[in-house]
Amino acid sequence: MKNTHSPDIPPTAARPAAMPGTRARAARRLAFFTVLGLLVAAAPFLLQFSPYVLNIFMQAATYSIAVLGMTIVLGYAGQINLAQATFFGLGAYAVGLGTVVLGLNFWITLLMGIGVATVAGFVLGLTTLRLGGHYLAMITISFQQIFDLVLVNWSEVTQGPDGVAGIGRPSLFGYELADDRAYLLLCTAVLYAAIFFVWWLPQTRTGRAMRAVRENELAAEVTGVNTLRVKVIAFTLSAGLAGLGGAFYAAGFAYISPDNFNFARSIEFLTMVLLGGAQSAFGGALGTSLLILLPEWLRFLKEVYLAAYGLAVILIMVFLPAGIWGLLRAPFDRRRRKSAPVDVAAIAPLDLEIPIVDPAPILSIENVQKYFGGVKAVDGISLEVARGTVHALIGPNGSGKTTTLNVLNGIYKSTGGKIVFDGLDITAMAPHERAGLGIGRTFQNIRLFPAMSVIENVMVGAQRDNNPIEPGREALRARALSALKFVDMADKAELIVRNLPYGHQRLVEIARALAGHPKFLLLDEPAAGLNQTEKKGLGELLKRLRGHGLTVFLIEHDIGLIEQVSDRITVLNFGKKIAEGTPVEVLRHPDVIAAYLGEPAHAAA
Ligand SMILES: Nc1ncnc2c1ncn2[C@@H]1O[C@H](COP(=O)(O)OP(=O)(O)OP(=O)(O)O)[C@@H](O)[C@H]1O
Repeated sequence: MKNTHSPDIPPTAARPAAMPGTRARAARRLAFFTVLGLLVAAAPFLLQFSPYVLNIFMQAATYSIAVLGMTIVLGYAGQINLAQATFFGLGAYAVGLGTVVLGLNFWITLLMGIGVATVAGFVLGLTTLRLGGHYLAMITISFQQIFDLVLVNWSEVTQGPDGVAGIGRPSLFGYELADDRAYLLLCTAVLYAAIFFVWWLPQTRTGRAMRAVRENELAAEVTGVNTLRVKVIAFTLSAGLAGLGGAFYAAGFAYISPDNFNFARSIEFLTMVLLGGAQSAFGGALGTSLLILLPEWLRFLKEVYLAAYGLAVILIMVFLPAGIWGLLRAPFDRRRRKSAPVDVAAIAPLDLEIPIVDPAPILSIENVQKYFGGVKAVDGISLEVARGTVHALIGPNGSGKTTTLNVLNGIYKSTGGKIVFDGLDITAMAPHERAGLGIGRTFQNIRLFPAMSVIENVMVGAQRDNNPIEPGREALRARALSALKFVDMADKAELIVRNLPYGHQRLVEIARALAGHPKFLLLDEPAAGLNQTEKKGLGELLKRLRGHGLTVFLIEHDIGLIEQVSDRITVLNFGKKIAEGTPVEVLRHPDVIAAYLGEPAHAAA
């Protein structure tokens, strides 16, 4: 989207360019993986593999494609899926039945298989992803069981437990791929394309949003990510890849039956992705290859083979939470982060200017209520927030402040009342839609995306809908760096968030909100846990924000900070507004003193 209201977007030339070292490293990595890929693809032609070994490779290649789907849905988006074998089976049966029963061309049935699996993934995603955790796991298991039952019992269509035999190999550009090595080469090429896609995905807006959902779904939604859409996309892509793998599997092995696509196979796919490393495309392929080869390697153990196999898998999963690929790449990641200093001076200053032309309040809420059963957490509050001011919401513990904030940005649906933001009734809007209008938020208990880097966290903030920045990754990165520079954290851009001290994490959360160019910033106890120096810095930061025209709505217990930065204060007690005005008026108000000291108003007065 073009910049609609600010002329100050840094020109492309002013953006920090990719560092030459980074490019050289990327080129070296590309060369390494290209050579490795060519060697793997050429191995069956150069070495005399038996048909049995070629079959194992074919199994590894086709399973890997399905497991890469698990990388997306589980590794990136954090959604449990115990029905991957169903989607794999849909692709396989489309090819099996399509070519054998209907006599269709392989390539048409391949597209049908991917299509059917994708649609099934989409439908399953749409209907189940409002649920999470155990419920989602249960529903995917049920989906898998239904598929098993249909395959076995609907024999007029599926050919029942006997399965489908005589599935032929396709031809490509007139060349018959009957030879195992040639077909394996095709499967390997498709696998490489799938690996590339899954490797590239996290660098896109959708991929970054998926990882944000995995790390903290609520924070992602409030930052502007349509979490339901992202989860459905993850499920759909994952199912599509499984369908693709299944289609090639069917033509590779000529025979398929329900046993190939049952619950145990879904668990096998899950184990493969966890073993290799769920958060990396290479991990998925590595885990699959290992789990297929491990039984072959352990065969010499004879009677104790199954126990040794199980033990090996358990040990790897317990001691390597990021999988084998995570272990292999950890030293490289550490080195890369150390050797990627950020040139802070080259980062453009943050464009935050919000012209105040409209005299109407930016926010007005009328008689808003939020009840939790019998608890009236917010009990008919009305207030207005003027543009370009710092407005504080204070009150004793449990007086309804956080609930008010949660109602304002849509985490809670209000029980009654009306919320108007910038002239628009937002009462029924989802949190990500409100973020798209320019409502930013930080949390009392910091909610970042801990396994992602500082810059990635802030880029998620920058990619909210309607953010007036240029399209493309570079503009997102530039905006994120500028926001980090604003809070003096740009030199930490490449660090992983969970390794930062508490005070720095607070600043990253503020930078994430600022990167989205908010008009209205909700801060929930931003000074909590900060030391005196950090609190002083926070006070200065809030004044700078107001200076740019940003409206800040702030919950805080630190009365010193409130006095220092607030233009106006609203006081709550037992979910009701008990006072409102300037700091001087409010902090001397007898009801406020009484509420804080727990004395009756007349006694305090
Ligand atoms: N999800 C919930 N379910 C049930 N009751 C809730 C919920 N959230 C808040 N409450 C109740 O609503 C009331 C107001 O809570 P809220 O967290 O908004 O207060 P607060 O003023 O922000 O407190 P604090 O200063 O301690 O953060 C409390 O009685 C609380 O127990």
